Amino acid sequence: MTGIEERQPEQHVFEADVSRLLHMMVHSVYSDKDVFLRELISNAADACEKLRYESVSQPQLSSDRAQPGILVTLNEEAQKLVIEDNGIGMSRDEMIDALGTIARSGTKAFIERLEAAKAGEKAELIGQFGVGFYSSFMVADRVDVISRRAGESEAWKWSSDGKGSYQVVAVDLAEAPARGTRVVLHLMPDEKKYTSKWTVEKIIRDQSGHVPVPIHLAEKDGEEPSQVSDGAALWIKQKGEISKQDYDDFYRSVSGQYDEPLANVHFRAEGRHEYTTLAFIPGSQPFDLFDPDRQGRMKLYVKRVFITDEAELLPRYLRFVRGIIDTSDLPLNISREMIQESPVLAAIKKGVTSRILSTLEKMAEGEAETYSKIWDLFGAIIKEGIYDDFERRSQLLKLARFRSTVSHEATRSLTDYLTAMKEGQSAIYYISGSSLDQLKSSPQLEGFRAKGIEVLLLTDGVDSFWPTNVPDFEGKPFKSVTQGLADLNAVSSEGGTDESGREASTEVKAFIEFARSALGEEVADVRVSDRLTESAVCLVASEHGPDRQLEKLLQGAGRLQTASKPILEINAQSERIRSIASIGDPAFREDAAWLLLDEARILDGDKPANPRAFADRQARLFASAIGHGK
Ligand SMILES: Nc1ncnc2c1ncn2[C@@H]1O[C@H](COP(=O)(O)OP(=O)(O)OP(=O)(O)O)[C@@H](O)[C@H]1O
Repeated sequence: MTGIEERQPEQHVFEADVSRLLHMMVHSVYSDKDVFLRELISNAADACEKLRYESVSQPQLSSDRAQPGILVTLNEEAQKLVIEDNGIGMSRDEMIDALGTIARSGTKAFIERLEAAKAGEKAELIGQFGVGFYSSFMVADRVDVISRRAGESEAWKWSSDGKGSYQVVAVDLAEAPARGTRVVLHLMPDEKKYTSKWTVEKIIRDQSGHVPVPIHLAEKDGEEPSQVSDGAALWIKQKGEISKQDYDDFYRSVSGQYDEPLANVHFRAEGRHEYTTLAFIPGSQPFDLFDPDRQGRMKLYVKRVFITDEAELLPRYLRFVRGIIDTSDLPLNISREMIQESPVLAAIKKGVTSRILSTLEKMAEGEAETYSKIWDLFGAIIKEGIYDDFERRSQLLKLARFRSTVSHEATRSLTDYLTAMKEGQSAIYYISGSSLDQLKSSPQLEGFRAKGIEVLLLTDGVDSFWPTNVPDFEGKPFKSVTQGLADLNAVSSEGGTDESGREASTEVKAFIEFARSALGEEVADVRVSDRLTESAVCLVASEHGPDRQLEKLLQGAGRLQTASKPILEINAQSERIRSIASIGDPAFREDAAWLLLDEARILDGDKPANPRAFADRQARLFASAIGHGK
């Protein structure tokens, strides 16, 4: 290898985000440092699987026919731990790219969240996040990565102390694996335990026992290694042979999460299509669940060969599900581009989706407590399917759980809601907004409470969209309590006293007329309310057009230029309204009309439209009250 020996190592600086991540790794926010080994073994297994995949179209890449494998070698004397694989390996450019930058979207946002988190929350946050290769620097003060890409005749060494920069240099082929990657950790003085066979073997069994590549462990360089794990795919075993522990371990290795799954779906489909699925519902939210770019993370295998984890194997509203699908119905050399168009995969996607949803249905009935945990974690995502997946809409509506004006701590299903409907009630009522507390105190609910009518309190972002797109549930339409006429007259009051007939007085009617012309273009109308019993005013949207909450959301997202005008409803029975209506002074009436409109806006969680004018009117009102000695 002439020339290589003379080459100087190239010095590179880490991308800024890598430096920030490394800084956090080193000043460890992780209480459980053992995870670095899982990350390195997972990378090694991925590299073996990538080789298997690329060899389908380029058999020369693995012409040595060596079985894929991972070898972990300890060296107590030299304080070293070495993880070596015979997978795809990395070229110089790939190394610089993979080990000097952060490719995953969402990671930057994660780092920011982590930096902003309080000490106690950090460990929990980071537990939701696969920290990858950089976690080596939690236990090592220097890391060397020596790699030779399959099919290449040069090898490269990447080396760093994790403090801002790294070097890359060509190395002699004799110093590198024949193919694949060797990661050498020069352990910190305090981390000697990672050279103990007993400790390392236990960590591998616990954390990586189910990676689909065999793992061997040698106590010293050159010593005959022993097998720690056989690399057999768990999913092809019979259910009866798999313990909960096996499932949980597999879940952790396939998902990169550290929690315990709340449920698994494991089945083999035979018949028109043959495939096996092992899917899990995680026990905590993946950190990038709401990232708009986030794709599902199900892994696709063809006859146990890993193909990709970037295909949409499940609908987006199940993107929190982790696991694998292994099929024998696709050609091994299917290109990643072809996958998305494959009718076989479309059929498999349908089959797996049905199984996941039917598992959820069974849990909702038989394991209510676990189901409610699942719903708390992922309900907001599942609800996206209510408007995305027309075919399964009614199934998803049945799965949905809600807080409502009668639910207290527990949640309610729509079936519960229908059962509790009042005589004469013709719609499923809801109110949407961002805070449960604010919703509970919304004036728009008062008339419904008085009549004992349940109202669903919807607080997820997606709740502003689906009810307006879904015509009904079992024949009952969804209706926002902030929209149109409340129509409460058909339902009699709880206590039997029907207040609906109580007319507005002539004075109040005249004040409403006055307010309508004073407020002019600011509102679509001013009218007597039949939904208020305590508050003086509230805002509602007209019968047709978007719900007020949806409108605000669309405006906030810049998708709606002009908002439609709200209707100001006035409680004609309110003492305050009656007193205001009895005062004839037009200047006072004008101030009162505008202040009432601002009051309604504030009750909706908004600001007065013109804070200066609001303050001036309020000051005038105070001055006149004080001036009159009241
Ligand atoms: N043993 C290896 N063989 C080949 N490439 C590797 C190896 N280890 C790491 N890499 C490369 O480095 C990249 C970064 O690895 P890192 O562990 O930081 O993240 P990741 O594996 O992409 O993500 P995750 O940890 O979520 O799986 C990998 O995507 C891969 O391209």
